[in-house]
Amino acid sequence: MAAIELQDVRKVYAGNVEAVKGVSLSIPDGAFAVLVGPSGCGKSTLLRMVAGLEAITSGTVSIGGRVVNDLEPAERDIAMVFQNYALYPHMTVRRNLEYGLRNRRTPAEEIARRVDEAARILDIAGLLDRRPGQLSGGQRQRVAMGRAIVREPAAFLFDEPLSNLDAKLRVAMRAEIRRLQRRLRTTSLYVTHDQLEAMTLADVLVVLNAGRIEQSGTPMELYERPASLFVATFIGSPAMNVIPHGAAVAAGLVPQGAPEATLGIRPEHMRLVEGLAASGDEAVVDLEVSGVEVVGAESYVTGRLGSSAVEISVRVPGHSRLEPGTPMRAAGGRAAFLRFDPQSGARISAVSGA
Ligand SMILES: Nc1ncnc2c1ncn2[C@@H]1O[C@H](COP(=O)(O)OP(=O)(O)OP(=O)(O)O)[C@@H](O)[C@H]1O
Repeated sequence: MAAIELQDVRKVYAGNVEAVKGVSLSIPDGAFAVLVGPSGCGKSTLLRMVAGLEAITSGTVSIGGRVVNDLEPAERDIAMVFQNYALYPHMTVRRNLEYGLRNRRTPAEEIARRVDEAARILDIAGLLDRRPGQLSGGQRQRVAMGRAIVREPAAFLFDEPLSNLDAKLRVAMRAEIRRLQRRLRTTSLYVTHDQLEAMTLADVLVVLNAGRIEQSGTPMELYERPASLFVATFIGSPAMNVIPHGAAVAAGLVPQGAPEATLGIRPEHMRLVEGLAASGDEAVVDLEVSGVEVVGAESYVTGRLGSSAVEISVRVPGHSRLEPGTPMRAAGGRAAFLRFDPQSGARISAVSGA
Protein backbone atom coordinates (compact mmCIF):
# COMPACT_ATOMS: atom_id res chain seq x y z
CA MET A 1 0.00 0.00 0.00
CA ALA A 2 1.08 3.55 -0.59
CA ALA A 3 0.21 7.19 -0.29
CA ILE A 4 -0.12 9.22 -3.50
CA GLU A 5 1.40 12.71 -3.48
CA LEU A 6 1.04 15.37 -6.16
CA GLN A 7 3.16 18.50 -5.93
CA ASP A 8 2.37 21.47 -8.14
CA VAL A 9 1.54 19.21 -11.08
CA ARG A 10 0.96 20.95 -14.41
CA LYS A 11 0.02 19.82 -17.86
CA VAL A 12 0.31 21.92 -20.99
CA TYR A 13 -0.78 20.13 -24.16
CA ALA A 14 0.55 20.94 -27.60
CA GLY A 15 -1.10 24.13 -28.81
CA ASN A 16 -0.61 25.71 -25.37
CA VAL A 17 -3.73 24.17 -23.79
CA GLU A 18 -3.11 24.40 -20.03
CA ALA A 19 -5.23 21.49 -18.83
CA VAL A 20 -3.86 21.20 -15.26
CA LYS A 21 -2.60 24.39 -13.62
CA GLY A 22 -0.61 23.41 -10.57
CA VAL A 23 -2.34 20.76 -8.49
CA SER A 24 -1.02 19.69 -5.10
CA LEU A 25 -2.79 16.85 -3.36
CA SER A 26 -1.98 14.30 -0.71
CA ILE A 27 -3.90 11.01 -0.64
CA PRO A 28 -3.09 9.06 2.53
CA ASP A 29 -2.25 5.38 2.39
CA GLY A 30 -5.45 3.36 2.05
CA ALA A 31 -7.73 6.34 1.37
CA PHE A 32 -10.33 6.59 -1.38
CA ALA A 33 -9.96 9.93 -3.18
CA VAL A 34 -12.46 11.07 -5.79
CA LEU A 35 -11.76 13.76 -8.38
CA VAL A 36 -14.95 15.42 -9.54
CA GLY A 37 -15.64 18.42 -11.76
CA PRO A 38 -17.34 19.55 -14.94
CA SER A 39 -16.38 18.32 -18.38
CA GLY A 40 -12.97 19.57 -19.48
CA CYS A 41 -11.74 20.55 -15.98
CA GLY A 42 -8.71 18.27 -16.28
CA LYS A 43 -9.76 15.18 -14.27
CA SER A 44 -8.76 12.58 -16.83
CA THR A 45 -5.53 14.39 -17.61
CA LEU A 46 -4.58 14.38 -13.93
CA LEU A 47 -5.41 10.70 -13.50
CA ARG A 48 -3.51 9.80 -16.66
CA MET A 49 -0.45 11.64 -15.37
CA VAL A 50 -0.57 9.58 -12.17
CA ALA A 51 -0.97 6.43 -14.27
CA GLY A 52 1.93 7.32 -16.55
CA LEU A 53 -0.22 7.48 -19.68
CA GLU A 54 0.42 11.20 -20.09
CA ALA A 55 3.72 13.06 -19.64
CA ILE A 56 3.90 15.53 -16.72
CA THR A 57 4.83 19.04 -17.87
CA SER A 58 6.11 20.06 -14.42
CA GLY A 59 5.75 19.11 -10.76
CA THR A 60 6.11 15.69 -9.17
CA VAL A 61 3.93 12.65 -8.68
CA SER A 62 4.98 10.12 -6.07
CA ILE A 63 3.46 6.81 -5.13
CA GLY A 64 4.58 5.18 -1.90
CA GLY A 65 7.29 7.79 -1.40
CA ARG A 66 8.85 7.13 -4.81
CA VAL A 67 8.80 9.83 -7.52
CA VAL A 68 7.30 8.12 -10.57
CA ASN A 69 7.47 10.99 -13.12
CA ASP A 70 9.89 9.12 -15.36
CA LEU A 71 8.60 5.59 -14.82
CA GLU A 72 6.59 3.65 -17.38
CA PRO A 73 3.00 2.78 -16.36
CA ALA A 74 4.01 -0.86 -15.82
CA GLU A 75 6.73 0.23 -13.36
CA ARG A 76 4.42 2.33 -11.19
CA ASP A 77 2.74 -0.50 -9.29
CA ILE A 78 -0.77 0.72 -10.09
CA ALA A 79 -3.83 -0.90 -11.66
CA MET A 80 -6.36 1.02 -13.75
CA VAL A 81 -10.07 0.36 -14.23
CA PHE A 82 -11.61 2.06 -17.28
CA GLN A 83 -15.21 2.74 -18.29
CA ASN A 84 -14.87 0.59 -21.41
CA TYR A 85 -13.55 -2.34 -19.29
CA ALA A 86 -10.67 -2.94 -21.78
CA LEU A 87 -11.12 -6.73 -21.61
CA TYR A 88 -9.70 -8.99 -24.30
CA PRO A 89 -12.77 -10.28 -26.18
CA HIS A 90 -11.17 -13.49 -27.45
CA MET A 91 -10.00 -14.63 -24.01
CA THR A 92 -12.03 -16.30 -21.27
CA VAL A 93 -12.61 -14.43 -18.04
CA ARG A 94 -9.96 -16.57 -16.36
CA ARG A 95 -7.43 -15.73 -19.08
CA ASN A 96 -8.32 -12.06 -18.82
CA LEU A 97 -7.66 -12.17 -15.08
CA GLU A 98 -4.40 -14.08 -15.52
CA TYR A 99 -3.05 -11.99 -18.36
CA GLY A 100 -1.09 -9.33 -16.47
CA LEU A 101 0.35 -11.85 -14.03
CA ARG A 102 1.49 -14.20 -16.79
CA ASN A 103 3.26 -11.29 -18.47
CA ARG A 104 5.10 -10.71 -15.24
CA ARG A 105 6.11 -14.37 -15.07
CA THR A 106 4.28 -14.90 -11.80
CA PRO A 107 4.46 -18.59 -10.75
CA ALA A 108 1.42 -20.64 -11.87
CA GLU A 109 0.25 -21.57 -8.34
CA GLU A 110 0.41 -17.92 -7.30
CA ILE A 111 -1.65 -16.92 -10.36
CA ALA A 112 -4.26 -19.57 -9.57
CA ARG A 113 -4.42 -18.47 -5.93
CA ARG A 114 -4.93 -14.79 -6.77
CA VAL A 115 -7.47 -15.45 -9.54
CA ASP A 116 -9.53 -17.76 -7.36
CA GLU A 117 -9.42 -15.27 -4.50
CA ALA A 118 -10.50 -12.37 -6.73
CA ALA A 119 -13.25 -14.48 -8.33
CA ARG A 120 -14.55 -15.35 -4.87
CA ILE A 121 -14.47 -11.75 -3.60
CA LEU A 122 -16.26 -10.51 -6.73
CA ASP A 123 -18.65 -13.43 -7.00
CA ILE A 124 -17.62 -14.29 -10.57
CA ALA A 125 -16.29 -17.82 -9.93
CA GLY A 126 -19.10 -19.23 -12.08
CA LEU A 127 -18.12 -17.06 -15.05
CA LEU A 128 -14.44 -17.94 -15.40
CA ASP A 129 -14.87 -19.99 -18.59
CA ARG A 130 -17.00 -17.42 -20.44
CA ARG A 131 -15.80 -14.75 -22.82
CA PRO A 132 -16.56 -11.03 -22.19
CA GLY A 133 -19.18 -11.06 -24.97
CA GLN A 134 -21.19 -13.57 -22.93
CA LEU A 135 -21.38 -11.31 -19.85
CA SER A 136 -23.70 -8.50 -18.76
CA GLY A 137 -22.32 -4.98 -18.32
CA GLY A 138 -22.15 -5.37 -14.55
CA GLN A 139 -20.36 -8.71 -14.82
CA ARG A 140 -17.83 -7.22 -17.25
CA GLN A 141 -17.20 -4.39 -14.85
CA ARG A 142 -16.57 -6.93 -12.11
CA VAL A 143 -14.06 -8.77 -14.28
CA ALA A 144 -12.31 -5.46 -14.96
CA MET A 145 -12.15 -4.94 -11.18
CA GLY A 146 -10.87 -8.48 -10.79
CA ARG A 147 -8.05 -7.81 -13.19
CA ALA A 148 -7.00 -4.85 -11.06
CA ILE A 149 -7.26 -6.82 -7.80
CA VAL A 150 -5.13 -9.80 -8.88
CA ARG A 151 -2.23 -7.45 -9.50
CA GLU A 152 -2.23 -6.55 -5.77
CA PRO A 153 -1.04 -3.05 -6.71
CA ALA A 154 -0.03 -0.16 -4.48
CA ALA A 155 -2.92 1.89 -5.87
CA PHE A 156 -6.10 1.61 -7.94
CA LEU A 157 -6.90 4.29 -10.51
CA PHE A 158 -10.49 4.45 -11.77
CA ASP A 159 -11.50 6.46 -14.84
CA GLU A 160 -15.33 6.83 -14.80
CA PRO A 161 -15.66 3.04 -14.45
CA LEU A 162 -19.46 3.03 -14.05
CA SER A 163 -20.57 5.49 -16.70
CA ASN A 164 -21.56 2.78 -19.19
CA LEU A 165 -23.96 1.10 -16.77
CA ASP A 166 -27.65 1.84 -16.30
CA ALA A 167 -28.69 3.85 -13.24
CA LYS A 168 -29.68 0.93 -11.02
CA LEU A 169 -26.56 -1.11 -11.74
CA ARG A 170 -24.40 1.96 -11.27
CA VAL A 171 -25.71 2.37 -7.73
CA ALA A 172 -25.15 -1.32 -6.96
CA MET A 173 -21.62 -1.36 -8.41
CA ARG A 174 -20.79 1.87 -6.63
CA ALA A 175 -21.58 0.22 -3.30
CA GLU A 176 -19.59 -2.84 -4.33
CA ILE A 177 -16.50 -0.81 -5.23
CA ARG A 178 -16.70 0.99 -1.90
CA ARG A 179 -17.00 -2.27 0.04
CA LEU A 180 -14.15 -3.80 -1.89
CA GLN A 181 -11.88 -0.83 -1.32
CA ARG A 182 -12.67 -0.82 2.41
CA ARG A 183 -11.79 -4.48 2.56
CA LEU A 184 -8.56 -4.30 0.54
CA ARG A 185 -7.50 -0.89 1.88
CA THR A 186 -5.76 -0.08 -1.39
CA THR A 187 -5.15 3.63 -1.96
CA SER A 188 -7.55 4.69 -4.72
CA LEU A 189 -7.99 7.64 -7.04
CA TYR A 190 -11.34 7.73 -8.81
CA VAL A 191 -12.49 10.14 -11.52
CA THR A 192 -16.14 10.94 -12.14
CA HIS A 193 -18.29 13.85 -13.27
CA ASP A 194 -21.18 12.52 -11.14
CA GLN A 195 -21.27 14.45 -7.88
CA LEU A 196 -23.53 11.89 -6.18
CA GLU A 197 -21.11 9.08 -7.02
CA ALA A 198 -18.30 11.28 -5.71
CA MET A 199 -20.15 12.03 -2.45
CA THR A 200 -20.94 8.41 -1.71
CA LEU A 201 -17.51 6.97 -2.53
CA ALA A 202 -14.98 9.46 -1.26
CA ASP A 203 -12.94 9.65 1.91
CA VAL A 204 -11.28 12.63 0.25
CA LEU A 205 -13.38 14.56 -2.24
CA VAL A 206 -11.50 16.84 -4.62
CA VAL A 207 -13.45 19.36 -6.71
CA LEU A 208 -11.55 20.43 -9.79
CA ASN A 209 -12.46 23.51 -11.83
CA ALA A 210 -10.60 24.70 -14.93
CA GLY A 211 -7.41 22.81 -14.05
CA ARG A 212 -7.26 23.85 -10.40
CA ILE A 213 -8.47 22.38 -7.12
CA GLU A 214 -11.41 24.44 -5.86
CA GLN A 215 -11.56 22.55 -2.58
CA SER A 216 -10.72 19.18 -1.11
CA GLY A 217 -11.94 17.56 2.08
CA THR A 218 -14.46 15.04 3.30
CA PRO A 219 -17.77 15.03 1.36
CA MET A 220 -19.63 16.53 4.32
CA GLU A 221 -17.04 19.28 4.79
CA LEU A 222 -17.56 20.31 1.18
CA TYR A 223 -21.32 20.03 1.49
CA GLU A 224 -21.64 21.99 4.72
CA ARG A 225 -18.70 24.36 4.37
CA PRO A 226 -18.14 24.99 0.66
CA ALA A 227 -15.19 27.31 0.08
CA SER A 228 -16.77 28.84 -3.01
CA LEU A 229 -20.02 29.28 -4.87
CA PHE A 230 -18.68 26.83 -7.45
CA VAL A 231 -18.36 24.04 -4.86
CA ALA A 232 -21.64 25.03 -3.20
CA THR A 233 -23.58 24.64 -6.44
CA PHE A 234 -21.64 21.65 -7.78
CA ILE A 235 -22.09 19.46 -4.69
CA GLY A 236 -25.67 18.59 -3.72
CA SER A 237 -28.75 17.72 -5.76
CA PRO A 238 -30.92 19.61 -6.42
CA ALA A 239 -28.36 22.39 -6.40
CA MET A 240 -28.09 25.09 -3.75
CA ASN A 241 -30.33 28.08 -4.45
CA VAL A 242 -28.37 31.16 -5.53
CA ILE A 243 -29.74 34.66 -5.01
CA PRO A 244 -27.77 37.57 -6.50
CA HIS A 245 -27.39 40.67 -4.36
CA GLY A 246 -29.87 42.80 -6.36
CA ALA A 247 -32.62 40.19 -6.14
CA ALA A 248 -31.96 39.66 -2.42
CA VAL A 249 -32.33 43.40 -1.77
CA ALA A 250 -35.49 43.64 -3.92
CA ALA A 251 -37.02 40.70 -2.04
CA GLY A 252 -36.22 42.27 1.34
CA LEU A 253 -33.83 39.47 2.29
CA VAL A 254 -31.04 41.96 2.97
CA PRO A 255 -31.35 45.69 3.69
CA GLN A 256 -30.57 48.28 1.05
CA GLY A 257 -26.94 49.40 1.41
CA ALA A 258 -25.78 46.10 2.92
CA PRO A 259 -22.37 44.92 1.63
CA GLU A 260 -22.71 43.16 -1.71
CA ALA A 261 -22.94 39.40 -1.47
CA THR A 262 -24.45 36.54 -3.40
CA LEU A 263 -26.64 34.42 -1.12
CA GLY A 264 -26.87 30.64 -1.19
CA ILE A 265 -29.29 28.36 0.64
CA ARG A 266 -29.99 24.65 0.19
CA PRO A 267 -33.54 23.50 -0.67
CA GLU A 268 -33.69 21.39 2.50
CA HIS A 269 -32.98 24.43 4.65
CA MET A 270 -36.16 26.12 3.47
CA ARG A 271 -39.81 25.35 4.21
CA LEU A 272 -43.16 26.58 3.05
CA VAL A 273 -45.04 28.76 5.52
CA GLU A 274 -48.54 30.13 5.64
CA GLY A 275 -49.06 33.84 6.28
CA LEU A 276 -46.78 35.08 9.04
CA ALA A 277 -45.99 31.67 10.51
CA ALA A 278 -42.23 32.12 10.12
CA SER A 279 -40.20 32.48 13.31
CA GLY A 280 -38.09 35.54 14.15
CA ASP A 281 -34.78 34.01 13.13
CA GLU A 282 -36.06 33.06 9.71
CA ALA A 283 -35.98 35.08 6.51
CA VAL A 284 -39.10 34.95 4.37
CA VAL A 285 -39.48 35.21 0.61
CA ASP A 286 -42.62 35.42 -1.51
CA LEU A 287 -42.53 33.27 -4.62
CA GLU A 288 -44.72 32.18 -7.48
CA VAL A 289 -44.72 28.43 -8.07
CA SER A 290 -42.98 27.62 -11.35
CA GLY A 291 -42.59 23.87 -11.07
CA VAL A 292 -43.03 20.83 -8.82
CA GLU A 293 -40.83 17.76 -8.90
CA VAL A 294 -42.11 14.79 -6.93
CA VAL A 295 -39.29 12.39 -6.12
CA GLY A 296 -41.21 9.88 -4.01
CA ALA A 297 -41.12 10.54 -0.28
CA GLU A 298 -40.62 14.24 -0.88
CA SER A 299 -41.10 16.96 -3.48
CA TYR A 300 -39.10 19.93 -4.65
CA VAL A 301 -41.24 22.98 -5.28
CA THR A 302 -39.60 25.70 -7.34
CA GLY A 303 -40.79 29.27 -7.26
CA ARG A 304 -39.86 32.49 -9.01
CA LEU A 305 -38.67 35.36 -6.84
CA GLY A 306 -40.68 38.49 -7.63
CA SER A 307 -40.21 39.71 -11.19
CA SER A 308 -36.60 38.43 -11.30
CA ALA A 309 -35.44 35.35 -13.17
CA VAL A 310 -34.23 33.89 -9.86
CA GLU A 311 -35.78 30.55 -8.99
CA ILE A 312 -35.76 29.05 -5.53
CA SER A 313 -36.31 25.40 -4.81
CA VAL A 314 -37.82 24.26 -1.50
CA ARG A 315 -37.92 20.69 -0.25
CA VAL A 316 -41.30 19.67 1.09
CA PRO A 317 -42.38 16.32 2.51
CA GLY A 318 -44.73 14.06 0.58
CA HIS A 319 -46.46 14.69 -2.72
CA SER A 320 -46.91 18.41 -3.29
CA ARG A 321 -49.96 19.36 -5.31
CA LEU A 322 -49.12 23.04 -5.72
CA GLU A 323 -50.04 24.36 -9.13
CA PRO A 324 -47.73 26.54 -11.25
CA GLY A 325 -48.70 30.19 -10.93
CA THR A 326 -49.83 29.87 -7.30
CA PRO A 327 -48.23 32.24 -4.80
CA MET A 328 -46.22 30.61 -2.02
CA ARG A 329 -44.16 31.84 0.87
CA ALA A 330 -40.91 30.16 1.91
CA ALA A 331 -38.81 30.64 5.01
CA GLY A 332 -35.22 29.71 5.76
CA GLY A 333 -33.23 30.09 8.98
CA ARG A 334 -31.00 33.14 8.67
CA ALA A 335 -27.99 31.06 9.76
CA ALA A 336 -28.55 28.69 6.83
CA PHE A 337 -27.89 31.40 4.24
CA LEU A 338 -24.28 31.40 3.05
CA ARG A 339 -22.73 34.56 1.62
CA PHE A 340 -20.30 34.59 -1.28
CA ASP A 341 -18.16 37.32 -2.81
CA PRO A 342 -19.96 38.26 -6.07
CA GLN A 343 -16.65 38.75 -7.90
CA SER A 344 -14.40 35.89 -6.75
CA GLY A 345 -17.13 33.47 -5.64
CA ALA A 346 -15.27 32.84 -2.35
CA ARG A 347 -17.46 32.21 0.70
CA ILE A 348 -17.33 35.24 2.96
CA SER A 349 -19.65 34.21 5.78
CA ALA A 350 -18.93 31.84 8.61
CA VAL A 351 -21.03 28.71 8.77
CA SER A 352 -22.92 28.24 12.01
CA GLY A 353 -21.52 25.32 13.97
CA ALA A 354 -18.32 25.41 11.91
N1 LIG B 1 -4.42 15.40 -26.17
C1 LIG B 1 -4.86 16.63 -25.93
N2 LIG B 1 -4.40 17.68 -26.64
C2 LIG B 1 -4.82 18.94 -26.39
N3 LIG B 1 -5.73 19.24 -25.44
C3 LIG B 1 -6.25 18.24 -24.72
C4 LIG B 1 -5.85 16.88 -24.91
N4 LIG B 1 -6.53 16.10 -24.05
C5 LIG B 1 -7.33 16.92 -23.34
N5 LIG B 1 -7.16 18.21 -23.73
C6 LIG B 1 -7.82 19.40 -23.15
O1 LIG B 1 -7.46 19.50 -21.79
C7 LIG B 1 -8.57 19.91 -20.99
C8 LIG B 1 -8.84 18.87 -19.91
O2 LIG B 1 -9.27 17.65 -20.52
P1 LIG B 1 -9.63 16.35 -19.65
O3 LIG B 1 -9.93 15.26 -20.59
O4 LIG B 1 -8.57 16.11 -18.65
O5 LIG B 1 -10.94 16.85 -18.92
P2 LIG B 1 -12.00 16.01 -18.05
O6 LIG B 1 -12.23 16.82 -16.83
O7 LIG B 1 -11.54 14.63 -17.88
O8 LIG B 1 -13.28 16.09 -18.98
P3 LIG B 1 -14.44 14.99 -19.25
O9 LIG B 1 -15.24 14.89 -17.99
O10 LIG B 1 -15.20 15.63 -20.36
O11 LIG B 1 -13.74 13.72 -19.63
C9 LIG B 1 -9.71 20.13 -21.97
O12 LIG B 1 -9.75 21.49 -22.27
C10 LIG B 1 -9.33 19.30 -23.17
O13 LIG B 1 -9.86 19.84 -24.35
